Amino acid sequence: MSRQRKIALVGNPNAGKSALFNALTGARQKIANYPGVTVERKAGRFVLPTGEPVEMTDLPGAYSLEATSPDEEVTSKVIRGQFAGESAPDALVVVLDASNLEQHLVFAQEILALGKPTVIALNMVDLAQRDGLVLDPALLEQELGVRVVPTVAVRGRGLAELAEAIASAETRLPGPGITDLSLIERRVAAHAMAEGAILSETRRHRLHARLDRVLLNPWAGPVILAAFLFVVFQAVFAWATPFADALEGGVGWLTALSIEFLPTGLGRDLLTEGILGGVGSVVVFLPQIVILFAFILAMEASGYMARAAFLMDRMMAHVGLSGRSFIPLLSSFACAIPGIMATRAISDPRDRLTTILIAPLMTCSARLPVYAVIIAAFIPRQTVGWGVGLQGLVLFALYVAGVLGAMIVALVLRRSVTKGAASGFIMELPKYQLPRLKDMAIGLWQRAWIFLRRAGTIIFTVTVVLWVMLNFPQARPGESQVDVSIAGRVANGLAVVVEPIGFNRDMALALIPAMAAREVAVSSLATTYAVDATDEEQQAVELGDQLKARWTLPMALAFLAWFVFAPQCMSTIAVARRETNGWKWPTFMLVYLFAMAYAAAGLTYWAAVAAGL
Ligand SMILES: Nc1nc2c(ncn2[C@@H]2O[C@H](COP(=O)(O)OP(=O)(O)OP(=O)(O)O)[C@@H](O)[C@H]2O)c(=O)[nH]1
Ligand SMILES: [Mg+2]
Repeated sequence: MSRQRKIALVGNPNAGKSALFNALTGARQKIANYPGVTVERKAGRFVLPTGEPVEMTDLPGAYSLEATSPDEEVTSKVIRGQFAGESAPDALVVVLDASNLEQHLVFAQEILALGKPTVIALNMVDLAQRDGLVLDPALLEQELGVRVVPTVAVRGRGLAELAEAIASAETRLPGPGITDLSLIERRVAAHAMAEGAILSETRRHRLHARLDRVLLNPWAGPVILAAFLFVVFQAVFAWATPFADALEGGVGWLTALSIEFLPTGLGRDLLTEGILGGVGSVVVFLPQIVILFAFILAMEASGYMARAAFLMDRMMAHVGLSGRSFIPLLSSFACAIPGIMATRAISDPRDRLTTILIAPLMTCSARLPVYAVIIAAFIPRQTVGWGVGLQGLVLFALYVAGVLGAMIVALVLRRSVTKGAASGFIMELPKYQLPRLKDMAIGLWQRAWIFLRRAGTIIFTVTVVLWVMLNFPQARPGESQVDVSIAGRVANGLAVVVEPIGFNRDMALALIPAMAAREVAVSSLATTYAVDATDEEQQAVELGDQLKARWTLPMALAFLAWFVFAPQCMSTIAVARRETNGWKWPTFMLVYLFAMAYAAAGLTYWAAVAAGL
């Protein structure tokens, strides 16, 4: 009896090969690993309409026969019959995603050039149709020289036709002109074929396809994304200024009013120094937070966010992370807490742990007040040419520093503590749409409310406690209140540790309450300087001017560098403990992040001093 014939399913990742395989072979499958590599080998039995039983193999997805990953290597070798212990398949079924035809046709041509009996499954026609695209399989058959069968693997549609085509696949030969093409030529041909095969297309689909061609282009896409983010950070400063000034004026006016009409005493001081001075200094950053979130929400609602994730997937793979980590990391730009909770969607435990450990490096919105107050005080409001503001540029650089830090940490972790291979990325790109104003307004209101609630609860409480610790014991005439206070003495202890990285006592003092939340660093500084003020006039000096008078530029830059890394957020640590079931990883996170913060601040300080800043 002759050997059972072998049929292999090939195609780009996510074309629906496994779905087709499952639909065709049903329960008659065997799953093992290919000998020597940990790549899944799925084989199953399948009976052709002619009654002939054949063996079907589901190959890992690949973009080309020139392998770049272990998965692709297996696919390439098996198809060519070069895999030890595996006989070459007798016929191939190339699975194409109809909604992504152009890209998938590039690989399909490479397969056809092998000259093996081949059938094409034009899969996911349901998705294409949903998006307003109808294709002509007959035209593709003509161009490719093999049978093209439309299928919907998940609904079992087109399977009988496909089986029939497989049974008669041997006699077919690849059409002329397909062999010996270079990659560029295959791309051009794929483009022409994909365009030519369109029977009908809605205007909207055409527009979306064009947008994707530009925004997802491997070269132009990342440049556009970077340019867009750059504009966002420019806007955070440029647009917020009038609103922030108005809020600042309001807080100043209230302070002046309280000083004029309330009797002198501790009660008034608590109001002016602690509540208005401290909490008020954080609240003035509301416009910046709102602008930042307006952009983030618009990116999400328009469908661009998913494209950004798609673009990032490659970069993430270089540091051993999958694109699955992108969404948790992206939400960490708002706040690491929802980000860490979103890692539950990552199935690989090491992938997930790595993502949790680097999530605090994404610049959360709590850092914005710290960054903004220091930048506004120390970075001149000037342009560096082409209308690019220096302040926005520095802010952009701080965000980039966080991301780069996270990438480096991920790279190191994936080679040591959380060793393992990166897993693939599956994500459906949503349709583009204009963000709805009402949804945006609701989303913005929610973010603003979260920020204000933090100001009213955690920041308020910590600032008041700090104010009390700054005011007791009371100084005798001639003594500095901050020097004799409890808080001042604790800070003096910490100052010894942070002196080598350029921090003064006031900065050390701000770091302690900021363990509760990063914004508290701003309210602490404001309160400390208000308490420290000898008279009312000095007390009314704005925080920015106080900082300018008391800090040098290298100190300010070191403080910024510190906050890029420092894990100063109690809630994040608590969530990390809950999500990793213990103290081991949160402790690890604290230690490594503080070490990085210390090193970064120190390097920044000494480099700035050496540069004569
Ligand atoms: N709507 C629709 N979804 C499909 C169809 N075929 C597959 N899918 C879905 O598309 C996703 C990817 O399908 P898979 O079968 O895993 O793709 P694959 O080609 O095996 O992917 P790799 O193994 O990563 O190369 C899954 O979520 C499937 O449920 C289809 O015809 N229509
Ligand atoms: Mg598969």
